Amino acid sequence: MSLPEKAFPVSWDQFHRDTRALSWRLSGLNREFKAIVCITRGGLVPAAIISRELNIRLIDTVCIATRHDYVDQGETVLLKGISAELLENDGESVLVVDDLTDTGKTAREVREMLPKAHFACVYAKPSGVPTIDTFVTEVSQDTWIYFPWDLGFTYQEPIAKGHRG
Ligand SMILES: O=P(O)(O)OC[C@H]1O[C@H](OP(=O)(O)OP(=O)(O)O)[C@H](O)[C@@H]1O
Ligand code: HPA
Ligand SMILES: [Mg+2]
Repeated sequence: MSLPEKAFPVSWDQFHRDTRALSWRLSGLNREFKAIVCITRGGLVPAAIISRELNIRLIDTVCIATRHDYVDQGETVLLKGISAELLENDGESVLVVDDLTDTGKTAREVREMLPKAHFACVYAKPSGVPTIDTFVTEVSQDTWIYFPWDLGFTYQEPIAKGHRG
């Protein structure tokens, strides 16, 4: 898989602020969410912040892995499903959280499990936008989002010398 040409690096501080902004939007819906289902692994981090802001203490995971080791890249494997209790009523009053939606494939798969849940993520690319109910920042499809848990401090090439980010 070739990486998109633009880079959007996100610091811990920015991620925290953007996830707080997402929490504000969710609180403005005036909907009572009984639980969060976070899509691992990326959804774990915003779920922790949203759970604190909205005082939602029942947290479940849906564990989906994308098999990059297979020829058919993008094939997903469900490692752990959602608890039966939260699947009741098609997931009404469940908040599904992920860090981002890109093609929308992951969100579509979880939507099949929880058709009436509210889907939220911090960042969205255009192809994924129709799969998500609430998000904060949209970036173009040819942008790769670098999350703080994937980054370290390194030397930055000057922009004039071809720096990407
Ligand atoms: O809209 P899509 O094209 O499906 O892409 C979005 C998904 O991709 C990333 O997860 P990834 O599968 O890389 O795994 P991770 O969360 O375990 O890092 C991201 O956290 C979303 O869950
Ligand atoms: O832009 C992205 N950044 C990190 N992980 C991702 N998984 C799909 N798209 C992305
Ligand atoms: Mg993910």
